[in-house]
Amino acid sequence: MTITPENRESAENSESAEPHQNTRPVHPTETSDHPTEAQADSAVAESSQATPTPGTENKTEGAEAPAPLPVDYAEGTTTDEPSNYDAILLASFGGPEGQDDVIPFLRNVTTGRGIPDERLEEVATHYRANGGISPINQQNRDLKGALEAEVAARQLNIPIYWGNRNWNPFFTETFREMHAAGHRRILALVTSAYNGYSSCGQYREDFSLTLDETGLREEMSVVKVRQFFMDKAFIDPFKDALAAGIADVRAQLEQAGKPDAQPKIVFVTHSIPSRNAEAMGPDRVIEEYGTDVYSAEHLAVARHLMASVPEAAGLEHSLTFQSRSGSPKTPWLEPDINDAITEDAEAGVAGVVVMPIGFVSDHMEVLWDLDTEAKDTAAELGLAYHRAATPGIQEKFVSGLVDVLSEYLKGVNGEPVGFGEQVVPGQWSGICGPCNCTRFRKDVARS
Ligand SMILES: CC1=C(CCC(=O)O)c2cc3nc(cc4[nH]c(cc5[nH]c(cc1n2)c(C)c5CCC(=O)O)c(CCC(=O)O)c4C)C(CCC(=O)O)=C3C
Ligand SMILES: [Fe+2]
Repeated sequence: MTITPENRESAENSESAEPHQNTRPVHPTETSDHPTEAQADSAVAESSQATPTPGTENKTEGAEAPAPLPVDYAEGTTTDEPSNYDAILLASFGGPEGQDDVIPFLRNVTTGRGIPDERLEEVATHYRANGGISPINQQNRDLKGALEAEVAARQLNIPIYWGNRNWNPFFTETFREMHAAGHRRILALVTSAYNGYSSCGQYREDFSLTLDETGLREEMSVVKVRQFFMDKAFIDPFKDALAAGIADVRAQLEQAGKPDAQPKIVFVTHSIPSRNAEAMGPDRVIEEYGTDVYSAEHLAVARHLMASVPEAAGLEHSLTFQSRSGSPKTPWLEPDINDAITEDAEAGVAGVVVMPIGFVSDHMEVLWDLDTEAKDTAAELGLAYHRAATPGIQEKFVSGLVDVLSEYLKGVNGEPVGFGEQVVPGQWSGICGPCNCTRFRKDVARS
């Protein structure tokens, strides 16, 4: 359903699992005063040709007169002012680190979201089964360490901090820490690859709210790095994972005495409420893919992987969803992976390679919904099953992420020190721009 002014009220009253703009976001191209993320990105990327900014070298050198601050991206404006950043913020979701953290963490995640209590209790059991510990925090500590090593190896000389939306260290704490260390211009790398409210817009809201909560708005600026699902950084590890998964399922099938059976490749990502997916633009992507933009981005990744991994030639594939929450009455993207592989088995498929393309590391969603639930479903169906690896801290991912960061970091000649390599065909810039998938939630206080 597309939310229009006419049906807006009923949409607001229906149970909403994810807040978002209640009107279809104005497409960036329809506004004149707000540069789009595409324009912002190209302002960064093209400034070497268009507006060289010499002499903006090392910002860590102390007390020269500060150059103008880049405007907070979350506020809907940006600038191509010199973008020498003082610090990188690795921004993530956060997770509990003990049984006592589980419920407070879940309350943080779902503040004001209409997630039924039964669902929270259900999700709590996933964490409880793992000692109340989400793997995500340690994964982010490891990623931070790996990024620091890569940044140091390239002599980029910029510190990296880590902060979360839902658990310690919260953004408020990290922002204060960065400020106390003298950092004023922050470049934020979010651990979500795709566009959408949870993965992009909400982080921008978080940064903006945090600047208000800490009283640092006048002194600190935050620019969020673009999404990277289309980058070699994210794709290359999944190419390796797909090839390895196919080999493993073929071996399992061989052992099971079915040497001629072929694996099906089941791509899977986090489901979101359908109306949120449908609220995303631009129309050109919806028209090209015949589906919402969130699904289209995942389809583009899936098709690119199928086409570029030789072992996948001739195999069937599908896009499925996991980790649905919210009220059963609210439509979320489907099919659920368990339903999908049940149908596959009924249609004669003998084995599946599950490709968790929605996640950058083995989050609780991956451990529970894929390594536990979907795996059990497959076992009941007699399907050979392989869950492919996530990028994690693989070298290709880490160095590719630093390539993406490099687009924003300018060297002594004012030019970006490098570029990410975008390998998934399509024009993906400008989708999660300042005018898109953002709704400010002044009601939420986090500290
Ligand atoms: C698109 C998307 C990503 C992928 C992008 C990205 O990677 O960021 C993602 C990641 C994650 N989601 C996570 C955990 C949770 N998400 C929840 C709830 C929700 N997620 C949603 C969407 C997404 N979520 C939505 C629309 C909801 C409904 C409520 C709301 O609008 O917020 C809930 C509440 C209980 C439940 O309903 O499941 C939990 C506990 C963790 C941490 C896992 C760990 O601990 O390892 C991670 C990385
Ligand atoms: Fe989630």
